[in-house]
Amino acid sequence: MLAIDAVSHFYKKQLALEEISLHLEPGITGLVGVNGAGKTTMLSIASGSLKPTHGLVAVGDHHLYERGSRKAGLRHIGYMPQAFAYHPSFTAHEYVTYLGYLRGQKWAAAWSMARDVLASVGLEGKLRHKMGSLSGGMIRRVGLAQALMGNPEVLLLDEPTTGLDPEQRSAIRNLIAELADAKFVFVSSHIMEDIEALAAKVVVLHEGAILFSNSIQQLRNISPVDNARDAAEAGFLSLVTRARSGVR
Ligand SMILES: Nc1ncnc2c1ncn2[C@@H]1O[C@H](COP(=O)(O)OP(=O)(O)OP(=O)(O)O)[C@@H](O)[C@H]1O
Repeated sequence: MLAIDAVSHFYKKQLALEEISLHLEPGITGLVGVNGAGKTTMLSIASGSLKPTHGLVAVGDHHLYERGSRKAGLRHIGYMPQAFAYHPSFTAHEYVTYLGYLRGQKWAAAWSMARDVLASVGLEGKLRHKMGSLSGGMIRRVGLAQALMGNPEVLLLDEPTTGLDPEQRSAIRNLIAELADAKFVFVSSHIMEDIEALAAKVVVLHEGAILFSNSIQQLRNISPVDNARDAAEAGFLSLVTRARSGVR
């Protein structure tokens, strides 16, 4: 459904992504890497928000960075950026409607859809609450809700649990797992535990390159230790150590 093909990206002269190719599979795929690995750059490019210096991104037959097919491609993608701007005096309902409107929906249709997506993330009781009055966990839910506008098949979620306490993190993870049904979900985190809880498959990004792309189980096998969570963490670290010493 979502194909990233030989994508490289430079910020001025700095290389942020190098020759990335990836076909997103159905279900939830985790994207992990240390700060600065390139996760946000990759998801921005995959979402159609940042044109890569080289390479292609396509959803089905629609190329996201080609004029003729971009609009059709974007319809299949829901994107939750790591940080999103909002006016604090917007209500949650107005804000999500507004984002739907910006994406080309008619206001009345967006208004009614916003009510549904906010309900699907458990915010049916907060429709009239101002964005400025919502907690961090609720703001994340609003972020998820806006990504669901138009019922896209592909969901790209950039660090959806960042800044949340353990209880809220677990609630958001459960929500993502419920929403993922019959979708292609790509979710980034620098917290291995979050990815372990959610994804069957994991892509490890390091210094702009894919170090590993396979099942969580395979990642554990790279560096076996007793505790399952530690194993994935150790596998990830051992990959990074090997990459740093030039062994890929
Ligand atoms: N707008 C920008 N201008 C210049 N360099 C940038 C810009 N955005 C990112 N970079 C650089 O590109 C590289 C990848 O950054 P990116 O934000 O994609 O990584 P990340 O894995 O998402 O990190 P984090 O977890 O800290 O958000 C880093 O070296 C970063 O400093």
